[in-house]
Amino acid sequence: LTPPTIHDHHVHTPLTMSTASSESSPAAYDRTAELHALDTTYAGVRGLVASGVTHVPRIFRVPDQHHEPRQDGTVPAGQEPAAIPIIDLGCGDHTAVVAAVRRAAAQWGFFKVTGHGVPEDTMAMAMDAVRAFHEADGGEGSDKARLYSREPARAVKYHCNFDLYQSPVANWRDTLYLRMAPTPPDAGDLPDNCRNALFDYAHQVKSLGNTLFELLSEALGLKPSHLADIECNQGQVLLCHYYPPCPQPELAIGTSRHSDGGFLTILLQDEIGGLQIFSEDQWVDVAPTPGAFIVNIGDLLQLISNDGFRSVEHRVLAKNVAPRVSIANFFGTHIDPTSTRIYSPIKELLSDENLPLYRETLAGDYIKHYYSIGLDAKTALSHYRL
Ligand SMILES: O=C(O)CCC(=O)C(=O)O
Ligand SMILES: [Fe+2]
Repeated sequence: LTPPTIHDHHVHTPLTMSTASSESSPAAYDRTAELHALDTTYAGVRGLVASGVTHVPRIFRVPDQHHEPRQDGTVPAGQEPAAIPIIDLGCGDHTAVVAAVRRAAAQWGFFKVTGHGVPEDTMAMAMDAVRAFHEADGGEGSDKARLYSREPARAVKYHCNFDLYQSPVANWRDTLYLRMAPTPPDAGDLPDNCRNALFDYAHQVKSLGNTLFELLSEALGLKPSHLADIECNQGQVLLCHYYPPCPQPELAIGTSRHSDGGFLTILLQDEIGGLQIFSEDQWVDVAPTPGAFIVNIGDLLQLISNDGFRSVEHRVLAKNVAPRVSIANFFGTHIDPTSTRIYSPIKELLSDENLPLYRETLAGDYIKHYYSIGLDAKTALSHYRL
């Protein structure tokens, strides 16, 4: 396939993508062709940056009408937002931990955990493996070219934006996707340079997930096994993200605002920063905390908790300092589109004062709906609201 050559005086790469601003003739800009040109390099945004791009191509530009203050512009002077809570799971006071989880999940939808029991080595090796995968060359015969796909059935794949053709703005990000459960991938499908590290990581994070589901069950006033009994802990996907340095970070976005679709996400980020959550009408930084995981509630947990817990919108800013690496681990039966599990607000939580706020949904239908929208403001859940 020959990428379209759209004349541009800023960039001289095999992928000559338009960097023209919105003033130029719309006829000169064939968005689909440019998305396709990027897609068929099989090397993602990292390939674009490695080729020396100095301007953000137009497919990545956040449209003016969507342009929100990127940094802390929405924060009134002198009113620094509170930081998201940090909970030490190993503090030895179970009642206090449950209470802290209840408060954080209800008010913030996000919290950090320390004392979580996942070895530091496992965390560091997984991050190094993800970095190594993304920083390896693409091109013919490479792991990247072999794995490049957006095919839903594939358990191991690499791509530049899962929603490249659906979303209004391409994100300055590439992703290695790993579906670990319900069916573990063939070890041979994983690239050599990250196989062991990511298998080990997934295994450790799975057991942290089980601990968190017990705490969250108790935080809802249910027996500890409740959320696992209804299979919220089944299904596990790792998204291993790489955000290359961006030459014009104010024009692009690393990850568009969205809420997560599943039950629970356990996120590990490096020291670069850029993750923000939308809280009380402003964007609040989720600053890196070495050794900690970030935990957040997904849409389906908001639904079954009948708004007891909140699934909160978040985004990642593009940065020009250095590449950023993160690993997002999602739990949920929704990962299996053939799942016949039906979810609705948990009966034990309902009463005359707490009537159901959502209609029931088939887990697989929920995620199909979520994917049909692509990353965007929080709209998937509202579709199910009564
Ligand atoms: O990279 C991050 O820190 C966040 C990624 C994210 O929000 C996601 O994968 O859902
Ligand atoms: Fe997310």
